Amino acid sequence: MEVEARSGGSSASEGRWSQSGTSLPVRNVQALAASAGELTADTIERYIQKVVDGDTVLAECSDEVPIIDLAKLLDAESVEAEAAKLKFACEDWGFFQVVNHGIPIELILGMKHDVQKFFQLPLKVKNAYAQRVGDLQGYGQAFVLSDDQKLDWADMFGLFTQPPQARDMSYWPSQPPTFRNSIEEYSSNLMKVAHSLATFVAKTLDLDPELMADKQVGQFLRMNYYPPCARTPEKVLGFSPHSDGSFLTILLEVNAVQGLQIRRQGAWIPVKPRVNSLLVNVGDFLEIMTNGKYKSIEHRVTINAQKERLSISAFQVPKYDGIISPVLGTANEKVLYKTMRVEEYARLYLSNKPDGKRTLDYAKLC
Ligand SMILES: O=C(O)CCC(=O)C(=O)O
Ligand SMILES: [Fe+2]
Repeated sequence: MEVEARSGGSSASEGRWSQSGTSLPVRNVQALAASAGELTADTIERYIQKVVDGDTVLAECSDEVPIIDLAKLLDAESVEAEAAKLKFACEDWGFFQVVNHGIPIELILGMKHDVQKFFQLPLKVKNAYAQRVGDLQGYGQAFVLSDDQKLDWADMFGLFTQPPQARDMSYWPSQPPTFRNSIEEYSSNLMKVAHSLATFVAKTLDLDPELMADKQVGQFLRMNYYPPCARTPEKVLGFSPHSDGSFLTILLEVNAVQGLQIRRQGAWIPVKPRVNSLLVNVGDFLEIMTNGKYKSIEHRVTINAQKERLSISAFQVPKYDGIISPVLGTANEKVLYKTMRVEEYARLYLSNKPDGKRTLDYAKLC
């Protein structure tokens, strides 16, 4: 069965963010992976990527991914030292793990449980949720990142959870029965974490925190399901290399199946899931705002032969009808990025056709 995949979706003021996505028919890979007879050399072929197993992977660097303690940032005694770590993490890595984030564990466990249950629902039921929202939300492959239309080995379901005034929960899946409540609780807690982080990121840059808060007025939540791939898993990617079209992204790894790799100094570094932590990365909008001081790092997801991986990405996004421009160092440094309408950026990002380049390259002035 084919599902209609859309890269986004939403209603009125939350954003035409969502409506700028493209749509293409794709196979649901969870169903394909589950039926042994169907996973043949032919059906797997479109997912095979040339470069995956030839790339350098530095597993020994996994333990170096910076860890930021949010409780220490919130404590007057420790804030200076922790903010220095945060600055290093943003400048040098573009990725960090957040511990002591303050989101109650029961809530995280509830969300994880519900997401797992959701993906276990029959495809028809999940599709019905995607179809109910029509143009607004997508179930299936959210992105095709390469021009030659090769597809990633993942199914995704996304929805806007913020801002509250524009939120319409009637579009959210009501199965499992606790799901809506979990999404609601999880996303509002996460938005608070995102705002705290943005405040401290502003501090590391000597910027007005308002300037940062203003850049993450919306939150798009995407649940990612990467089925195991019994056939040539080393040649298949759950998510092709990309940077995120967000201000910050906050990722919750639902189970302990490793898969995420981040690009660093030309190699790929696998990130080990850490219990009770959230993984945060600098997105394209933060890179532009900081005139490249903080970099939006490329990352990808590899696939396991036996085990499924699930994750939840929360993209913090600016106002769709706002503008994005460098605000740092612009008085005495060379301005490296264009000033763009957020809408223009979003369209390019979601169409994946920014003149054959990454959207961020398109936004660069040289
Ligand atoms: O599933 C993951 O680990 C990463 C997902 C991701 O990169 C994304 O949603 O943009
Ligand atoms: Fe990503």
